[in-house]
Amino acid sequence: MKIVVGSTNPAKVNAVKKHFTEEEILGMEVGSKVSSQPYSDEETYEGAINRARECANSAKGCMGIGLEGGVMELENELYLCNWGVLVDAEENTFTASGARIPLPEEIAKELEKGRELGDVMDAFAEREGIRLNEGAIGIFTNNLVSRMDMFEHVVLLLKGQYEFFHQQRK
Ligand SMILES: O=P(O)(O)OP(=O)(O)OP(=O)(O)OC[C@H]1O[C@@H](n2cnc3c(O)ncnc32)[C@H](O)[C@@H]1O
Ligand SMILES: [Mg+2]
Repeated sequence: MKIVVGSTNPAKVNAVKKHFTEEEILGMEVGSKVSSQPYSDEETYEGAINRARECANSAKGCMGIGLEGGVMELENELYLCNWGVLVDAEENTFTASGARIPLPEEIAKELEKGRELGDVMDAFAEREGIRLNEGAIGIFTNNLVSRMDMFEHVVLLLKGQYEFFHQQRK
């Protein structure tokens, strides 16, 4: 089966490739149809579902996976939040969220001004492409958990639910 992932970001595409080794994986740029910096669980979830649906509809018989990163407010702190959605060839939909950690106040302040986390992180680390590599989660966990590790866990949660659902129907 072919799996279309709604992104070309290697932190996302490689997380899918690692856990769907039998399938053909294609990364494709699709619109999330939400803001480029989602600011709540709802908006981040919405972005993931929009990406997954568009991917699932892009070719006959394929499966779509949407992975979306964002932030959400809780108790006066801004947390990283991530959502994943898998839409299979029959349009069954599976959802999962990723691990979350609070962002340091100096980062949160920049986001409140309307900047995107990817850009803020590059400025903070004085390096380009943090979002394509270890991500904010990698930097703020001292590289113990990378952005790909986090998305891998989301992909496993999606894959496991998909397998359970299809096994139950046999
Ligand atoms: O190409 P796409 O798939 O859009 O990948 P992206 O890196 O832009 O990722 P998202 O759109 O899912 O994330 C929304 C925004 O949050 C940023 N972001 C989310 N998580 C991040 C992380 O761990 N490290 C750095 N930036 C992150 C990201 O760069 C965007 O500005
Ligand atoms: Mg993006």
